[in-house]
Amino acid sequence: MAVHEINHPLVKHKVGLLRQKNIKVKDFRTIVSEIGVLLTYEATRDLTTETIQIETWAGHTEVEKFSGKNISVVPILRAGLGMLDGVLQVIPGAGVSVVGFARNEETLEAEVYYEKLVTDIKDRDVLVIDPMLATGGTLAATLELLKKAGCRKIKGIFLVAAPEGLARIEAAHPDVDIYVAAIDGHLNEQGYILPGLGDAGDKIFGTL
Ligand SMILES: O=P(O)(O)OC[C@H]1O[C@H](OP(=O)(O)OP(=O)(O)O)[C@H](O)[C@@H]1O
Ligand SMILES: O=c1cc[nH]c(=O)[nH]1
Ligand SMILES: [Mg+2]
Repeated sequence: MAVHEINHPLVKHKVGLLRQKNIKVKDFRTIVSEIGVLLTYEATRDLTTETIQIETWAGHTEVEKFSGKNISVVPILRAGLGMLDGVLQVIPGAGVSVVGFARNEETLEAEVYYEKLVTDIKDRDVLVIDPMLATGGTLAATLELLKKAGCRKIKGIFLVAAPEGLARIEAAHPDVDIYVAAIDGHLNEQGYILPGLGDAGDKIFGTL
């Protein structure tokens, strides 16, 4: 598994803003979406293109066009929805496959409550999006669901990840590449990332 921590100054600056105590819901949402744009740009660097001929105002010329499969973005409810707008700004034609997982705050295991995948998902490159990768339980369950549906080429985009969660995914899903804005120190006893962002879903939806 390749883990790409994106050390771009814009990303680092924006993650710093997100960490501020008492950040307003409006600002948190805006910045999560902006980082979604920047991480998607990095995660799509290896898309393939082909050369085609087109007619322009001044005759024919050669241009590049995507040659790979269509992408399906997979936001993990709820918090993943906060990144969707930013991701779709960069790849507006992507199909959206939604999965809903909630972490049981006692066992810390992820429990599925929603699943609606695009019908041809097994033929698509998949981009899973969620702000937080903590114990890795939610991502592991999502990857199992997607692999059962036939997905083979899967990447994940996260704002903050814990080393514990990355290690779990590396052991169980070494074929999945991860793009993350910050790898933080560790998890606390409640499975929250430190320093992390707190509960990202609550901050995006204003359910604090
Ligand atoms: O790596 P894990 O330990 O599984 O934790 C990470 C998950 O926890 C959060 O979601 P949560 O369950 O709080 O649901 P929400 O998005 O509805 O807030 C977060 O958005 C991830 O999906
Ligand atoms: O730190 C964490 C861990 C799980 N979910 C969150 O929103 N934040
Ligand atoms: Mg939450």
